[in-house]
Amino acid sequence: MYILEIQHLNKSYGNTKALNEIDLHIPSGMIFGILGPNGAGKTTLIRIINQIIDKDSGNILFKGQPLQRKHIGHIGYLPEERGLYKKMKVWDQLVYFARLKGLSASDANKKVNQWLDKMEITHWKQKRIDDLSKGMAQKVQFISAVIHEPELIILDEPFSGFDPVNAEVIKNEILALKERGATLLLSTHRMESVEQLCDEIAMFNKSEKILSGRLSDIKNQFRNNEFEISIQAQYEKEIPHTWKLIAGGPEKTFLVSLENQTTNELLEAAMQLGQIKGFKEILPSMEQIFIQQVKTHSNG
Ligand SMILES: Nc1ncnc2c1ncn2[C@@H]1O[C@H](COP(=O)(O)OP(=O)(O)OP(=O)(O)O)[C@@H](O)[C@H]1O
Repeated sequence: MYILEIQHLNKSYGNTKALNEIDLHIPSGMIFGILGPNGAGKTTLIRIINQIIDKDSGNILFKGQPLQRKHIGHIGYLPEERGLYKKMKVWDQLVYFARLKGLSASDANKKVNQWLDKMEITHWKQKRIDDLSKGMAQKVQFISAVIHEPELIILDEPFSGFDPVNAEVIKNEILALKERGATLLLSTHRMESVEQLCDEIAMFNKSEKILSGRLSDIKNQFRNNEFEISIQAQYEKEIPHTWKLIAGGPEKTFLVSLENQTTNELLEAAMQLGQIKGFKEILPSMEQIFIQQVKTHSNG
């Protein structure tokens, strides 16, 4: 089942087209990456889903129903521009947001306690937001986006401001939210997070959707027949000059492009050179695919 179906979505600001005929189908229970360079239209799309701004035309269905006000309670949103009340204490703020999202007073208290405990920040609960570091405030904002257990959680650059240890804490929370059945929409420029977390992605450029699908399918689609071969050299045969040495020592590792050969022929050629210690295809990284796609679609 799709939690969100977006059909022919258009949005302009004056003469600037921000979204052009966007179609998107987001299945329930997965982490879906929204990618694209600055100005591609990602924030505009996210704001329309959150009903902060209106679309010009097109349809958005939430679990098969036209998206309406009543769905807001089922959506959690961590915006890129963080918005906490600086003078309020952590505890008061989180209870306030939880109540705003429809939790009873006792549920709100219980959930806030659970989350503060889970994030190991219980000792901050009586601190004012403006006494917190950026990373600490980020944790509070993350809790405020998920405290009401929304079915759809939209996270815009959720790792910004976090040190590597806390980024790992947030990453694990994102995976745990998916595990309990939530759908997550993740907008980020950090391609390594996309590789680690996303099941599917859609990539945007200049208001258009330029690529979408399962991450593994996309990586296969852009494979460039490169192999990493590790060999313990035993024989005196010469290494072909096109093989690029990437690690030395008694065991050597080469990056090799498959040219007019089958994989088996390449493996046979490698076996002539010594004991094979490793042979694997190298798929392009999301970072490489992103850069290549944006260049292609910007020149077209
Ligand atoms: N309030 C606005 N008024 C006028 N133009 C806007 C407004 N908001 C966005 N735009 C324009 O719409 C286009 C899409 O912007 P949007 O913020 O959605 O992109 P984005 O992909 O989120 O970018 P970034 O990665 O930099 O956050 C851009 O050309 C931008 O200049």
